[in-house]
Amino acid sequence: MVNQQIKIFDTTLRDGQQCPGAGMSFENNLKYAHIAAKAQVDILEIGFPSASKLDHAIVNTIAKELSDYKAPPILTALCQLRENQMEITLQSLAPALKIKKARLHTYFPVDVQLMNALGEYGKNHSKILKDIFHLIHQISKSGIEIQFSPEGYSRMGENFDFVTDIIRAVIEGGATIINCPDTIGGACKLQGDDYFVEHMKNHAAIIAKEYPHKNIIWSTHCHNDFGLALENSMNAIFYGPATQVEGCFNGIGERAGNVSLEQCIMYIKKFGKNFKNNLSYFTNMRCEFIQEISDFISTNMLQRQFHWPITGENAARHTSGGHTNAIIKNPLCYQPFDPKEIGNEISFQFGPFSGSNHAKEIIEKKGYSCSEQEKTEIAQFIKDFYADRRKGITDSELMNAYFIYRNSINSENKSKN
Ligand SMILES: CC(C)C(=O)C(=O)O
Repeated sequence: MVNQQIKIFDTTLRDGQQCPGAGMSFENNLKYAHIAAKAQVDILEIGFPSASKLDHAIVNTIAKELSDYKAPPILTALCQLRENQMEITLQSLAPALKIKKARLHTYFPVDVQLMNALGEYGKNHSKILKDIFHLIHQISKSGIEIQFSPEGYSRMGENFDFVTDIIRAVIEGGATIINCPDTIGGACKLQGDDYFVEHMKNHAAIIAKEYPHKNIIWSTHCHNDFGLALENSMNAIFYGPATQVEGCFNGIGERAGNVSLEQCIMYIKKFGKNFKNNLSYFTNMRCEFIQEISDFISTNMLQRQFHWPITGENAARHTSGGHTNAIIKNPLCYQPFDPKEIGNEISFQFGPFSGSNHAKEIIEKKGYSCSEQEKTEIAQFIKDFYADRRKGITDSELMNAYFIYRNSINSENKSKN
């Protein structure tokens, strides 16, 4: 059996903060970095330092603080492929570079539309290749690891051969990680030979043949504009060459967001084992911190939906009678995994579709009696009492109705006597 590690590249602090309304204070950027490091993400993208003095300070301070860790994540920051931006990025990552835990992440557009936007320069392929090689080669002299993203990779269209040349140029310049983004989130398996995972497979095969001694890492960065980011990221891993997945916790990011890392991590954990042909996939994440990370983002960046997969308030909460009864016997009857794995607990909320066992359990947990003979009548009383509360009731509201039921029974008995 071959065990293949999938590296988790967390860009919550970079692409995540490019999401309108999700920007955080200096202090919260630092707090998030510490939580992500504790959870053992492999690579943490901590910002875009050439964007402003504050962004430079955030990246530099996180790099200083996390460099004191025994096993810090690789720290990376993004910049355009421009000399001044690359220099600033290198400076801001200096504390991490000192301990060989720094990666410079740079990008250049290859999407047909984005290249058109470059005007005359976009048409001058030989000049572009020369510039790309030169800039990457220059910065690689510092000893920093380099990741290159051909921006808009999934929409390269007729540019396949040119993108191959760009990838050759960056590898010859010193880059060792090629990250293939679905920048606008439109990639789909139905595109057949034009599907970006097919292009990744072809590029990886060409590069492996031409540079057999270079260990190039392939990565994906999928946006979620059509709700396909998870499927595309998993295809790039399970059917393509990717051994690194980029995304943000809670799926935040530009526009409709990036692939959600908690979904990737738990999907790999659940379905990556014994995947096929003696191949098993795993991550090094400490999954028990996933809920904490997700809650932090929901409180400090962008509020999470209740039904958000994996970590949403409802992801491990149940209400209907049939589900509740089965879960009490075996949680996996109606849960894809035990929520304890991510630091969460199964919970129940009483509502119009709940059953008598559910009411009995809550009442007995609170220390009151609800016998087998009474439970159906009590549950019915509670439901009738809150007949207009279609969205469910809290445990204390349930107990309130229970006491009213008990009092009414007691007074009935008294009047009979
Ligand atoms: C720069 C790259 C990685 C990016 O964020 C994108 O293409 O969406």
